[in-house]
Amino acid sequence: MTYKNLFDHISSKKSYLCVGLDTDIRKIPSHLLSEPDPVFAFNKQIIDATVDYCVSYKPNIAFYEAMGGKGWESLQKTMEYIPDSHFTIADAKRGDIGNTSGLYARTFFDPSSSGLNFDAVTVAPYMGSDSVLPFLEFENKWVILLALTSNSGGADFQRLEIDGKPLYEQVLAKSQEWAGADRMMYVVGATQARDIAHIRTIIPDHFLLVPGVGAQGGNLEEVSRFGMNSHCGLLINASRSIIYASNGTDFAQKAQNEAKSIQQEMAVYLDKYCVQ
Ligand SMILES: O=c1ccn([C@@H]2O[C@H](COP(=O)(O)O)[C@@H](O)[C@H]2O)c(=O)[nH]1
Repeated sequence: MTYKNLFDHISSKKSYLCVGLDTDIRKIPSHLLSEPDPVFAFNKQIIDATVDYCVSYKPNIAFYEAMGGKGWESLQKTMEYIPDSHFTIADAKRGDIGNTSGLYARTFFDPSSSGLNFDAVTVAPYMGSDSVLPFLEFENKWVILLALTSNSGGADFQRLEIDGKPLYEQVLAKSQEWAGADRMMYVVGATQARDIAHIRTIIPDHFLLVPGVGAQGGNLEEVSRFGMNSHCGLLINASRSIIYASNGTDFAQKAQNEAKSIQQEMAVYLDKYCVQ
């Protein structure tokens, strides 16, 4: 998917919501456990309920890998079920020496190899250029580099100063040499809203993937005010607050209510802050 396709979808939906499919077999409603594939049965209903209110889905790969082969099968079925219009993110936080990164890239980007055809994968930047570049060899696919993450421990390294600048800023600056705003995004946690205005001065055009609203307490209005650019430039992820809004038989309806309420708030911020 191109930068323009993504922005067009955001504009038509008036939404920059990314629904996180962090589907934990231990948390899904008990009436689904008798299904042949409870994880897929849950995801299918969540997708049906939220598809009109979001532009993106982000399965966190840990939740599927933890279930072994069955988990990969549920992930494949989920990916096949998500409409092509929606930007798909494998939240896998990969990155290794070049030849190994190449295989990670095939895992998420090459359907003839793995059956998976994501638009983007999250990548850890700390092994440097040769660990990231193999992901960029796949046409029209995106790398989403970890910059300033939402967890408190992110500060242990990301805020360490080198030559007077925090490491996450060095990541933003150095990675500009690898790809432009048409192929690279950055993870910036919603819990770091006060830094987003500053980050925008370094990367005015790139999309930011912003997890941390909802269950982690990040503020949607603040992130939108500080982070939005003339092409929106934001994909805001919410996982638990949507998919586990209820653990009863009404879970999909409750997920829809939650996604719709976020989308309605986003429509207001798009009118207010996304100025061309
Ligand atoms: O800095 C980061 C990077 C990734 N995540 C992931 O996003 C979702 C957030 O889930 P919530 O339930 O909405 O809190 C989850 O998959 C994390 O692993 C993040 O939170 N922060």
